[in-house]
Amino acid sequence: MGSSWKLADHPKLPKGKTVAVVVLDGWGEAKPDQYNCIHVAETPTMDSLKKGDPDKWRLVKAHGSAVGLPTEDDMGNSEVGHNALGAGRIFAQGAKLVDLALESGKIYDGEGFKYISECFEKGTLHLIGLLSDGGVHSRLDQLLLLLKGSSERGAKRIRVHILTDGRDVLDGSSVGFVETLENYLAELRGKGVDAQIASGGGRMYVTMDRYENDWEVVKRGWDAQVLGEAPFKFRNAVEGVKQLRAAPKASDQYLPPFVIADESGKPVGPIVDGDAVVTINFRADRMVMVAKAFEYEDFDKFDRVRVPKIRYAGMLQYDGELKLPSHYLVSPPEIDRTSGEYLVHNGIRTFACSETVKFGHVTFFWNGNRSGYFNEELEEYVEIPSDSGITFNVQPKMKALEIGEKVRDAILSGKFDQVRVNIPNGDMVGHTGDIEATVVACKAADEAVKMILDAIEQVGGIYVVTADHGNAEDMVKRNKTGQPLLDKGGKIQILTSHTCQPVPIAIGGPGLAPGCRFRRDIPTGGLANVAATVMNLHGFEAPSDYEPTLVEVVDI
Ligand SMILES: O=C(O)[C@@H](CO)OP(=O)(O)O
Ligand SMILES: [Mn+2]
Ligand SMILES: [Mn+2]
Repeated sequence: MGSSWKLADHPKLPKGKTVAVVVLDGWGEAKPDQYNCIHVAETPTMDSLKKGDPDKWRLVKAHGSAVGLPTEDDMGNSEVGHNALGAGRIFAQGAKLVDLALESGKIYDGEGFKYISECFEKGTLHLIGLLSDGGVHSRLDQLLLLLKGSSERGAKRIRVHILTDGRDVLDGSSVGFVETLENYLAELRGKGVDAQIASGGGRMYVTMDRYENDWEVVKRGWDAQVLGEAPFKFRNAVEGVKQLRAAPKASDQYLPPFVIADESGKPVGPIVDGDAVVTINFRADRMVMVAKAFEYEDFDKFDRVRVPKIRYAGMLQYDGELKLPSHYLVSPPEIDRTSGEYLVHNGIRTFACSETVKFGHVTFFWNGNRSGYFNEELEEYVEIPSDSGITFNVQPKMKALEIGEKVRDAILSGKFDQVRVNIPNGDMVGHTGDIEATVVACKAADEAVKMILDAIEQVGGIYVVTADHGNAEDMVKRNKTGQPLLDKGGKIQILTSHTCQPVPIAIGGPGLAPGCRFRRDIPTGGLANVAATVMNLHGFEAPSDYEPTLVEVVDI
């Protein structure tokens, strides 16, 4: 081991305890009311942890600048949350880096833009991505700036392939976003640029799958975007989205794929040889699969039918280890020296586990957007297959029990020093906007936590229970004074997105040294403070440039 990886011994905390690091996805702290599903649900385990306030339970920030996002209005999300938890430092995240590159114009001087602009003379520029101002995966204002900048730099024919949101923003808001985009494209057409929307579909049904849960999702996108084939054809995207939304139970997240066709019924924008393609999302997880479909010569996940010879770039590079994609407009944050890598270098045997939809959160995101192991001999990552092809309100318990069992077994096996887990229910079911199902989800998550804490109790270990951002604790859109907002029909406006609420963190277990408690001098602590905390609980000091630990040891 290079000496730079060696962590100093903690002066007071012992080594050799099994530490369970539990991340409840989408589990914030908010006022108790009927729209707070965590409050409504039976959650005896999490409730009992709260009784440790303030020595063993506290709140930490999980949104805005605390996790490297551009503004304090930016809600947290899994990528930035798990990056901060794993890296122990705050990095300017994709959203901010893209803002800076667009603002300064540096994006147009980079290798990625030069690479795609070679196609502008003869080919079409295709922009594919999530259309909203949610700021989790992409932002509409960035798309508009890129359209402007590209057209000013020679793009003569532009096609936009939209993915409607309703998950980071209110369901139903897609129509407004499509209108805004259409208006801007009309402006560009006024300036002589042939710019149009070419295809679309809902983000959860078209293109934006993650961690290979369901390749059919990516295939539907490929068929519409590349082949120009979809079950629905419209002349106009605004009318199309309105029409699709009129179907019973339709939602922005799950709109079926459609293409825009001309008067003769021909799709206006399939992707063909000589074109340039940019995926405009800055966030990695839901772009990796489509990036593989565009970039890999050997590809067997679905029949691509026709593989056009294109120049493809991501807004960012989505996977640093796979170097995917090889061309990108903005360099991603360089998240190096993560706590996982340090701990493995210091002999900590690590087990990480979740179900498919969150598996990469405790591996890929945790390790700084890097896939694979640091050390195969010391690490084991276990993925429990998620249900696919359903919305998670149908199965709100998801695989919480299975995750709990796997993690329990890993703890009891004695083979690991750290066991790291993500329990997805609060988030995945919270995103469906189904309040009843989310209550069931929160109860299931609490039961999984109990299984893990019971196992820690048996082996004399330590637990750290926290969350990556809020979601299930607030299921309704509110006005400035906190009152639920009503829509035109007098119904409450359901909030499907994450929140800006702080999240809890609790420590405990029989292995926690007497006198170890939360410090009182870091009131503004955030998720990035957790890595140093966990290192301490393993008996190590954290590197000096990590955000400070949340714990101290007092004489008792
Ligand atoms: O589903 C997702 O992609 C995001 C919301 O856009 O949720 P999370 O950050 O919890 O993964
Ligand atoms: Mn999350
Ligand atoms: Mn989420």
